[in-house]
Amino acid sequence: MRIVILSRNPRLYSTRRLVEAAEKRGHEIIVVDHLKCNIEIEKRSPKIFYKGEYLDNIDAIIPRIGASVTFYGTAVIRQFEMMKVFTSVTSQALTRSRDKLSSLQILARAGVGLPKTVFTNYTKDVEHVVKSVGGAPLVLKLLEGTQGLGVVLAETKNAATSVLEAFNGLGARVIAQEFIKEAGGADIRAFVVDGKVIGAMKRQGKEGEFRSNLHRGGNATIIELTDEEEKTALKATKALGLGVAGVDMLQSSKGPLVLEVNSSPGLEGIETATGKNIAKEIIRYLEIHAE
Ligand SMILES: Nc1ncnc2c1ncn2[C@@H]1O[C@H](COP(=O)(O)OP(=O)(O)OP(=O)(O)O)[C@@H](O)[C@H]1O
Ligand SMILES: [Mg+2]
Ligand SMILES: [Mg+2]
Repeated sequence: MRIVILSRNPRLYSTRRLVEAAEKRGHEIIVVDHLKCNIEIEKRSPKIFYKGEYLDNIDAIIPRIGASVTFYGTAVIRQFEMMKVFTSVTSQALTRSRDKLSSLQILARAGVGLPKTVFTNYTKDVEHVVKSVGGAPLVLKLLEGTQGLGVVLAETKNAATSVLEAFNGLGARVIAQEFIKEAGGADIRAFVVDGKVIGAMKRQGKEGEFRSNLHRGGNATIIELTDEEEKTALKATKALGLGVAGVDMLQSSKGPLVLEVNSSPGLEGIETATGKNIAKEIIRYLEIHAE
């Protein structure tokens, strides 16, 4: 096959590993910076121009689109779709999963367990918001936050009011969420490919930190998921229409609760923690589905 990885940086761990895995399985693979692609739109003749030539005869793409360039990245994926190229994540699924709020709405409808969540921009009645998510302490999150930045634990109703007022005053969109104390500063990441969990890890936040993000100093170890955790991860992935996904869940007294579903999940943490060849599984997924 001729495979394109949409990635801004060929030196990133995930990009390098995918290139390695594809070449090992005898494929030709090109790393393409999506921001340097021109999208040519013309009657029945969709084309992509990149570094002096047209990208032709591509069988499959693996988008690795950073959160800050979702709009442009999605447009490039859509153009490949118009060219009938198989993609490991569709433009529609990427758009949907990038919006934390809309993905939570879709997951809730699909019957996936979630921490109770409220979205509001009205700060005059914080009391009811706090009550709706089970009282203080509660979690407040910036909708466009990432890597644990913009996730705050408000210990009291007053603290929650101040933070909500401050965020809203800055024009930032924010959600309030039930705090799942029994998760103990840990979460689990299930890596799903083609309707199967192919690896899972537990991430534990550093001492005194409720956020488990590796970027915030957490550490990761391999775990075996329960049947319920596995089912939840697969249901969430399916609801969002993703072929490859990283599903983040909290272990709670009510069972697994999904925090978010990542459509460009990184490979370094999961391959290191589990010792598994996740990159190879992604390439195999393309082999099965690309024509
Ligand atoms: N409702 C909650 N109850 C308990 N802990 C939570 C809750 N929400 C988030 N956390 C902790 O905070 C961490 C960061 O939250 P979240 O994953 O929602 O945001 P983020 O990491 O900034 O987003 P992204 O993963 O997209 O970068 C989680 O991994 C989890 O450990
Ligand atoms: Mg997270
Ligand atoms: Mg995410």
